[in-house]
Amino acid sequence: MPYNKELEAAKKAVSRAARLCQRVQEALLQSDVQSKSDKTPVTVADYGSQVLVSFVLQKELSSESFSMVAEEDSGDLRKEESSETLRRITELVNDTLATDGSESINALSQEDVLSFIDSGKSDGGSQGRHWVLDPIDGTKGFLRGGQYAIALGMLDEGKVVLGVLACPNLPITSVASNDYLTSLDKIGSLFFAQVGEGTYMQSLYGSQSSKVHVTGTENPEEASFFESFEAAHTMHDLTSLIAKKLGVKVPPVRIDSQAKYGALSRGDGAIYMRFPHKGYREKIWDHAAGCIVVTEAGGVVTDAAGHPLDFSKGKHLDVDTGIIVTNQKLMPALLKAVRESLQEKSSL
Ligand SMILES: Nc1ncnc2c1ncn2[C@@H]1O[C@H](COP(=O)(O)O)[C@@H](O)[C@H]1OP(=O)(O)O
Ligand SMILES: [Mg+2]
Repeated sequence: MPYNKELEAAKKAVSRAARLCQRVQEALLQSDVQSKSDKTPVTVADYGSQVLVSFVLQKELSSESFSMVAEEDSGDLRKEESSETLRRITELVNDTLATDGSESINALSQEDVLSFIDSGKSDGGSQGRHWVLDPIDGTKGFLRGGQYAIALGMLDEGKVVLGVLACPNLPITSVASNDYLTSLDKIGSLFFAQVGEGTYMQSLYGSQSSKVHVTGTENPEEASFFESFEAAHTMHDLTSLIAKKLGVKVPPVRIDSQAKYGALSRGDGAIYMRFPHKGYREKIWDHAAGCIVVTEAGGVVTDAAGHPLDFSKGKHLDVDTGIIVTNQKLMPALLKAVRESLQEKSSL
């Protein structure tokens, strides 16, 4: 398995980052209403997560040719007014590493923290290897106490060759309906895949993993579909039209972040549709890990015109209109419903 070493390092990195995010989310949810409207916790967790992933990957693997395309950079943190935030991030990262206790490390300095953040400055591209990280995907879900993910992929010569998704609030049991919102199972799920080897899932801090597959259903009437919780992130009216044309009977299951890809990879639902509002450009870190987790589980990920996603063009994905995900059997019918719905909408 050509990427085994990288996959093990990636799993370790996202699991650590997930612990950090969980600590922040727990404190956030216990805090009063006023401090809940303060966005600092998510900022601290976002940067802290990126530092931990970057730190663990470089420690576990040879760091000479380390390249990472990540969502955050240290620009704002270097400003005078951010000194308290930087102090909090550094403390949180060091506390998380110390609690982990798996090895003795010297505490990271504030300068170390800034430089680990900045090692995510790469632009990616079609040559060589690049890590692709979203340190907290689904910040809105994180703030709401809902779903979020730490999403880490790796590109080799422009193709996603491995991906790991840590979903701290995604139950390891099915989330096939909106009942998941009241589920008491908060163990968290970890999905991982490398090219040609299938997709596996385990509980976030467990060690027993099992292979997962997308659903084999051919019948749209049995198919439930996932989409963004946030109406600002996708056109719910369009996806509802597509679902109706396809013959889907059940209401959409709305989940934040790439947890949708994870849930689909184990067959909780059959379809994921994402149609951002005009002008939004998709970033590679929002899809790299999720995409390989689904494709290695037997699913298909394309844009609205049926083209596979191209991760070799830098930080952005140039997708036609939207992103759709399902199994091989349902894809032709889904593409047809998408095409007809888009035509109908443009002729209004
Ligand atoms: N206007 C937007 N349209 C679509 N996606 C967005 C928009 N703004 C942010 N996002 C990103 O969409 C992803 C999550 O969407 P969802 O949870 O709906 O699937 C996140 O990566 C989020 O960024 P972020 O990672 O900063 O939260
Ligand atoms: Mg994101």
